[in-house]
Amino acid sequence: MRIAVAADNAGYELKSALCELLAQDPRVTGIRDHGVRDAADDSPYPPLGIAAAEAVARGEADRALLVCGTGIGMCISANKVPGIRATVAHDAYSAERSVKSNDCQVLALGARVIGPELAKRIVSEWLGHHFDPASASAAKVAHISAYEQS
Ligand SMILES: O=C[C@H](O)[C@H](O)COP(=O)(O)O
Repeated sequence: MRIAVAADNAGYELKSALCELLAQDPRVTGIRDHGVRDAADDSPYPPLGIAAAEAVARGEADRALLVCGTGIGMCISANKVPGIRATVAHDAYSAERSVKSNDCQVLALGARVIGPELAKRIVSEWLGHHFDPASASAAKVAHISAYEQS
């Protein structure tokens, strides 16, 4: 699985910790870091999150993992990219259902909300969840796509 990552300066430290986790996970075949690359870089979060989400939309990454202070700004930004379904989730059940119910390709985390160890646990589990296009959830997700395309 190819993972695009991005964080603003509020999320830089957690992004770095999560990249270490991703780099050690055999399920992850590639990590594409859209920045920031330095905690002193105060670039605003929207272009960073949008760039990562666009990589997913173009098929260059399978999922994106975004980090800012709350996860909310990154989530809103990613959801503006056509075809992208992004969520904030700070608990394992929501992260799981975001994939299985909603076919979300993007998980946003808030570094000011969640601790690094719990974040790592959630991300590790998140990598193991997959959407079933034959499930009853697929028709519900199709409504979202149809609205987006209308
Ligand atoms: O959602 C936005 C993020 O939490 C960001 O890291 C901080 O944004 P702010 O500086 O506008 O509070």
